[in-house]
Amino acid sequence: LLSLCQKGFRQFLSQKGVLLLFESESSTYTYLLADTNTKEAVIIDPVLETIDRDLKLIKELGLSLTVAVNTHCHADHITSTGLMKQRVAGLKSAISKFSGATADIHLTEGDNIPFGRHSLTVKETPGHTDGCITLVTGDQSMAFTGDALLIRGCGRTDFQQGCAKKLYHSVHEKIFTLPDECLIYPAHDYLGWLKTHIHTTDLKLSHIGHYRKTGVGMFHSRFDLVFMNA
Ligand SMILES: N[C@@H](CCC(=O)N[C@@H](CSS)C(=O)NCC(=O)O)C(=O)O
Repeated sequence: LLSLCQKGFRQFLSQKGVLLLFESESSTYTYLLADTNTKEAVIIDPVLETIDRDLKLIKELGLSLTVAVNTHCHADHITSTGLMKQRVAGLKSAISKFSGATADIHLTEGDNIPFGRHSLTVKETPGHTDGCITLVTGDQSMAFTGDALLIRGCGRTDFQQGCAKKLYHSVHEKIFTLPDECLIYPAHDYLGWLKTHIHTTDLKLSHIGHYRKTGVGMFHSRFDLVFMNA
């Protein structure tokens, strides 16, 4: 699915319009989404350590980056955006209105971030922080869940604005309203699940349908909730 050589980047981008970029220090995923016709692109959760890699790739692919959107306000996510704005003319930053962070665009439930003929729709999914959002593609085939929902896990709720009850509600009432086939693209991969499953063959683990059916271990006991069986 995600061949990460330059040729692979081009091929994958032209097929799906989305690229997954890993930062190993914080195990964070940055996502680059583009309309392959108009070349308009959006970046989700850019990381400071990989800003040069990301901007080089954007340039090589001939993309026009219009919005850098952060799924929430934590240092492993937002750090690259200010610098990126200095280096990319016209780039706008976006984050939830409830994040408390400064940005060009403050997002709330149902807002759209267009790029060419595509768009991302905002679902507010608080719990890891008050200002966490999930970004869903217009066809509901992909959901960028930030730290709300990871693969076989979720974001921690034991610090800052964390609230297990809110997160449980966000996952069940917001993310689980998406179709079974919708693929989850989380902000982190601490355990190698994406490498094992999205990268290779078993896509089912990252489908909403899998979560809904199994409720497998979505919350870590040390972060307040244990299982998510509805
Ligand atoms: N387990 C992580 C530790 C880093 C961490 O706490 N990450 C946060 C998101 S960034 S604030 C989190 O919610 N993690 C979920 C979890 O299950 O750890 C590590 O291995 O580095």
